[in-house]
Amino acid sequence: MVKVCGARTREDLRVLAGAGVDLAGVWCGVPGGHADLRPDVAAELLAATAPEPVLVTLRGEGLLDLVRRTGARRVQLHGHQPPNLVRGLVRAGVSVIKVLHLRGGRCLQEGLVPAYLRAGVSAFLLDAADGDRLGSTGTSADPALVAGVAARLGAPFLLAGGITPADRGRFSEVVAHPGFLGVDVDTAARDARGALSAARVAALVRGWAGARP
Ligand SMILES: O=C(O)c1ccccc1N[C@@H]1O[C@H](COP(=O)(O)O)[C@@H](O)[C@H]1O
Repeated sequence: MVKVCGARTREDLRVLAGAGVDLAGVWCGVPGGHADLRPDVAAELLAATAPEPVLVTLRGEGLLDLVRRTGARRVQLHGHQPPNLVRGLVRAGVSVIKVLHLRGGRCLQEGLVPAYLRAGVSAFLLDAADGDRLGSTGTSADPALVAGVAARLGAPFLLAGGITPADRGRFSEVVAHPGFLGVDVDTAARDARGALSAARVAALVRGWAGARP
């Protein structure tokens, strides 16, 4: 499975669908983010069916309201949202991907994993953090650390953090894990101007296609 983050327009979704991407991240509630959208604009993209759209947000406060306003059916929680927020979303019929941040040789939220699972999280996303920066840090996660965390998760997971088409070999142990769902990419899907590039997205899908579950 390949997820590409930061779709801003219907044309972006068309490019991603054409390349065979499975999930498209639509940002709302990512202050200062290069692809952050107003709730009404995000709602338009979240109504699409291919690729399957995912609301990506750092929001904690007002999250349920944001989800209602955008009509999101799937949400990726980047940040430090607690398990009770996940439970509220799941009760509202939303499928939740919770990001777990990796920094300094450890997973910052590993102690909360059982509580997230009890709250009904559908999958985790393991992403490299850099200091206080979350998301698109340009930092790649350490494959051995990811493999170790994955072995203890007991749940399906996606991998993010500066992933490129050439990284599959480096993460071979992670790819072989039965819970591995695929990769989530922002930076490597874009050209020098920061626009989604059909050629780069196609290369990502080629590089990771064999890793589809
Ligand atoms: O990119 C950001 O600034 C960002 C901000 C807030 C939440 C998520 C963000 N990016 C996410 O980071 C991963 C990995 O991206 P990359 O391939 O390392 O550039 C992806 O989920 C982005 O949506």
